[in-house]
Parts: sequence; C-alpha cells; structure tokens
Amino acid sequence: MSEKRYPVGIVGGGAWGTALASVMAQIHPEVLIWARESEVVSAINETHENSLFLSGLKLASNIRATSDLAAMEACGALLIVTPAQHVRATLTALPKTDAPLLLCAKGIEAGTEMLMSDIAAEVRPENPLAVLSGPTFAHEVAAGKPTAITLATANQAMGAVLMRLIAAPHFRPYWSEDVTGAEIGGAVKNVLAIGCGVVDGAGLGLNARASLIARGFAEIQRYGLARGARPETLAGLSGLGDLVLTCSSDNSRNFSLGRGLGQGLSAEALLSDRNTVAEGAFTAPVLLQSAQKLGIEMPIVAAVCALLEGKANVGDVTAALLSRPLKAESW
Ligand SMILES: NC(=O)C1=CN([C@@H]2O[C@H](COP(=O)(O)OP(=O)(O)OC[C@H]3O[C@@H](n4cnc5c(N)ncnc54)[C@H](O)[C@@H]3O)[C@@H](O)[C@H]2O)C=CC1
Ligand SMILES: O=C(CO)COP(=O)(O)O
Repeated sequence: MSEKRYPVGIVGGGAWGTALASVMAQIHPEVLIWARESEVVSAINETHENSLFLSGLKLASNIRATSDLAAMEACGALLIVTPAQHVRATLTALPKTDAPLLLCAKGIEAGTEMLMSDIAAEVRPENPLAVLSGPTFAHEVAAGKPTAITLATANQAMGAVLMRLIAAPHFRPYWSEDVTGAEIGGAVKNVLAIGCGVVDGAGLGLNARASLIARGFAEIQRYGLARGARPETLAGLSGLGDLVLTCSSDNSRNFSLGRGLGQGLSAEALLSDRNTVAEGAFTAPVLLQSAQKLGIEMPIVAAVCALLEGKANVGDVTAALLSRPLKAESW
C-alpha cells in the first residue's frame, strides 16, 4: 500500500463519514466521499456542507463527493462508513482495488452473526483490513474536539502505516491487534446505550443508569471473551470508552431511541421518524441470538430486545432484571 496515493476515500456520506472526511481533509490534499443520496453529493460539491446528516459544518474545499462507487478505485485508502447492515452490499459493489479498508461501522450482521471484519475478509480477501472504533461523536470530531480512537489490525506494521495515515492534531489513534475485541465493544455498547436511554426516559434514576453501565460491561466481557476478544481491548477506547460516552448523552442516536422507548413510544414509530441510523436496534436481536448459541447470559440485551419488539414494557423488564437470582458480582 502506498501512503501517498490520493484521494483518501470515504465510502458513506452520513454523519460519521462526513466527520472523518473533515479530519482527513486537514492532513491530506484530496478526500473523495461516495454518498448514496444525490442531494448529499451535490450539497458537498456545490455548497460544501452535508445538512442532511451533519448540519452546521462547513466542509473544506478539498473534499469532493461522488455518487459513482467505481470512482473509489482511484483512492489510496478507503474508510468504509455505511451502516453495518449495508457493509456487505457496499463491499461487494466496490471496484477492484488493493487499497486498505478501514471498517468504521459498529454492528453485527443480521442472519450471519458476522462482525464487519469477518464480512470484509470474506468479500474482499485481497485487501488489508483494519477496524476503527472508539468514543467518537461525529459532531465533536468534525468540530476539532480532542478525540482518541482504536485502530485495530492484526499486522503491527500495517497498523503503524494506517495510524500515520489518519492521525491528525486533534484525532489520536491507538493501535490494537485485537480486531474482534475492537468490533465487539462498539457493537454491543449501542444496545446498552438504548437501555440507558430507557432508564432516562422512564425516570429510573442515575443509580440505575450506573448499574446498567457496569452490568452491561460485564455482558460485553462475557460475550467478547466467548468470541475471542481480549479483556483489555473491551476495557479500552472501543469498549468501555464508547460505552460510557453513548450511555451518558442524548447526542447518541441509540440513547435517544431508548429514551423514547422509556417514555412509552414504540420502536416502530421511533425508527420510522428518523433518517439516521440507531445501530443498536439492528444489532440487539442478532446479538441475543448469537449469545444464546454461545450459552452466554445477556439479560440487559434481552430486556432491550423485548422492549424493541414491543413484547414487554419498562415495568416488566425492570422487575425481571431486579428479581434475577442473587449471585456473586463477576463477569
Ligand atoms: N455518527 C457517529 O457519531 C458515529 C457513527 N459510527 C458508525 O458509523 C456508521 C454510519 O453511521 P452514520 O454515518 O452516523 O450514519 P447516519 O445516521 O448519519 O446516516 C445514515 C447513513 O446510512 C446510509 N444508508 C442508508 N441506507 C443505505 C443503504 N441501503 N446502503 C448504504 N448506505 C445506506 C445513508 O446513505 C447514510 O450515509 C454506523 O455503523 C455508526 O454506528 C461510528 C462512530 C461515530
Ligand atoms: O458510536 C457513536 C459514538 O462513538 C455514535 O453513537 P450513536 O450511534 O448512538 O449516535
């Protein structure tokens, strides 16, 4: 891979793709975004903004957009930033390239239970792969606020090249060789953030939210270890770091979805009312299915699933969680 082949490509013109493009534009001469929506492409090219997904941000003039996926062939590196359930289709449709793929979606594929790196290894076996995940609200990254993130790739030399590629004055990557761990933290925390939003929306209090974060982290550890993740990765930026961020702020789409559920609204109504993605709603059922197959107990994830499916209300799931058999505090 050449560190100097431009443009840097961003596949996906949502909030996160746009924020990453603005970081890349600070350190590279050319950035090319592929966006699915023609209005996003013309807004980026003509008025240098993406008001559909990241309003209030003026984009640098070295960021261009295209609706032609084939144009990404020219890119020296590709950041894949479509929602998790669309990553397979996007990677399949990408032109042939030897560029490294940096996977930025947080989720588990419905049906297959595969992580994004599993999908990429299957669909694009010829490309070097890395995962980028951490506590990174798009609007803060775009505003140049200090941010640290995990860049996970099995090969340390590749990790060093990719860190140099993406590091910017306010955007600091840390290398990890634990790709699975980096992915699992980011995927599971979205489901737990829905749970914390429920606690907030239903007025259950800050004690309940802190307990949910701590016991939710135990669920991340149990599930992650069963899939081969390392505990220290799960306790790092992409796990505990992102869990704390998204479980404590209404800026999280997952948290705000949960808040609506906690106020008694249905998932169907809440999801039909937004054009942004709340990954936890898609990850929750496949995560529970995968955990059950592995024989892993994830009672908080199960409670979120029941609320999303409308099979229980907040009172039911709270009572069920509090009346579980008393046990030692452990993972
Ligand atoms: N927004 C954030 O702060 C962060 C988001 N992420 C992750 O990045 C991924 C993308 O999220 P956002 O950029 O926030 O999305 P967004 O919610 O801002 O926008 C939705 C995106 O989904 C795309 N989309 C919808 N249907 C599609 C399809 N059929 N095929 C391909 N793309 C389709 C839209 O074009 C748009 O780019 C998610 O996995 C998210 O968890 C990760 C870190 C931070
Ligand atoms: O992953 C994120 C921050 O790290 C964004 O969280 P939401 O998708 O819940 O907004």
